[in-house]
Amino acid sequence: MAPPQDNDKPSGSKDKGKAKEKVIDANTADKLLSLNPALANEFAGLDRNSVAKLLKELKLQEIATGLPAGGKNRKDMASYKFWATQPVARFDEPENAPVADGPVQAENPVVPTESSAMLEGFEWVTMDLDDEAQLKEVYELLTGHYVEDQEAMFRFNYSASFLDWALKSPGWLKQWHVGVRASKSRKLVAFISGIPVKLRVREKVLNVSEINFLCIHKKLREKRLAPVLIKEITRRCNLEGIWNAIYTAGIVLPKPVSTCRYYHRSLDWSKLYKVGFSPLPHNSTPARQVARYLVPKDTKLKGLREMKAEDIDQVLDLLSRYLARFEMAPEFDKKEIEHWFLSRTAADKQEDRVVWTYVVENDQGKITDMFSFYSLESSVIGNKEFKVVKAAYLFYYASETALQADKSEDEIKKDLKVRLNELIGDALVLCKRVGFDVLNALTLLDNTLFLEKQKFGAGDGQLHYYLFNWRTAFIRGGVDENNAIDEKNGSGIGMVML
Ligand SMILES: CCCCCCCCCCCCCC(=O)SCCNC(=O)CCNC(=O)[C@H](O)C(C)(C)COP(=O)(O)OP(=O)(O)OC[C@H]1O[C@@H](n2cnc3c(N)ncnc32)[C@H](O)[C@@H]1OP(=O)(O)O
Repeated sequence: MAPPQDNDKPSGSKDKGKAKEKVIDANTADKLLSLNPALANEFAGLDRNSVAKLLKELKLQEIATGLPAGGKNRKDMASYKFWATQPVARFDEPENAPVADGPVQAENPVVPTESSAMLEGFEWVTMDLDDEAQLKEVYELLTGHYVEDQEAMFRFNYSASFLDWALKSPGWLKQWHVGVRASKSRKLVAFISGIPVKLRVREKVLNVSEINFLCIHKKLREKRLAPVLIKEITRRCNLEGIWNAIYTAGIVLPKPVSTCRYYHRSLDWSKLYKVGFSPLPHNSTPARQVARYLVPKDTKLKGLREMKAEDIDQVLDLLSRYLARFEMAPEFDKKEIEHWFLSRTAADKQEDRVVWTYVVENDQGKITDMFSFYSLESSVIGNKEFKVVKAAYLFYYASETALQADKSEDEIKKDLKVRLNELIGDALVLCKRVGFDVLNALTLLDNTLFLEKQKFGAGDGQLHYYLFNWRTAFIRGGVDENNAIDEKNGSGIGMVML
């Protein structure tokens, strides 16, 4: 899952989250609106002083974090009719009480052998994603009905080759690709999926299911179908002996184990501006923006090359040691490294390509660094000139620089900052070469060390991480209480979700 959900457009501002202590005069109101296109839209047509007055009445923290000022109070468990019944951490638990890691539910329930009743006129199906026609049906459902930004300007457009990659990782189970069809027309109207993942949460390693691509046709919304789908995928996971899950969402549910923020690095600023993704800062010009985001033609790092099959063992070793530094991270095996990082796309089908992985090999043939990114377009809704924004998303990376046994933490951080800026600087060159319009990244892994320097702009979107039936203390998401990059503390999240 993930971004356009909550207004995923870059504000380009570094101090958006610091608005907390600011007095809202007309100038500040102007600035806030330029940072937040959703608010700007809300207040369109009002004069500056009225906007300032209205903004004063809203809680600044909410503006800063992008959370809705009205609506569901995230502390109010009773309003989560479904989630209040599920084995998840709750908002009404004492904030600072010590949290012992472990399941929320003391005993595993008896698992029903049959699916629960479906809405009349609809029925459960198990999708066979080895069948191209069925894969295409899931693709078409998501293309028309999956995650959009708040103003419905962009919608994720996961390609069929992306779904094939994301949903058929090693150990995948057909029965965790759950669909709902209209009984008469046979049209696919809803979907939810899981894939098996070995997840380490602090000291404990769990076999979990990673839940994603929950989608309900727009005509079937707000009929309480989502809880039915969630209960069905839970049942199917339980039948396989899986009692825990990880999932992410742009909305606040009980209760995030971590919250990261989206950042965006423009690669084609003019296009991003024309489609309404990037604003023009009030103190800049289009020409200055274009110049700001130019990237060099060539990469700089010696020994940088695409990952090959022969690199699997070295990449597994390097990435595993690197991810061990985070509080929550997957534990990959060899097959997973091959699946997630080696592109399977034939040379003549590069337009369907999903993942790119690069390694840095030193003179002794040792791989010292790796980075990867994946392709995920967003449809531009109702734009005549541009149909899609071609976005790359930063995936996993690792560097020996983070793993120097003879150095202090501070020294390592300093070195790592330099190294990651080199690596991501080259990643930008490669993304541009492929033809991406933007590189997106969250504040997870060690991203706080390079986002600003590499000119990523703060987005309005947040990504909340959730664990099902597992309690653990909050994990830093790379942002502070004002939603600004927290370079000092970084993030404990080492799990990248699609
Ligand atoms: C052990 C194994 C366990 C496995 C399961 C682990 C849990 C997995 C959990 C799923 C992880 C998914 C990860 C992703 O894929 S996140 C991506 C979600 N997809 C989209 O945003 C696509 C566009 N939107 C839609 O298709 C629909 O609006 C959806 C399907 C999202 C809701 O449909 P609809 O709008 O028609 O609503 P309803 O009347 O049926 O149901 C309302 C109830 O549903 C709760 N709701 C709304 N959105 C979400 C959400 N994103 N995660 C969890 N719960 C959500 C909501 O709070 C309310 O409950 P409560 O507030 O009353 O309590």
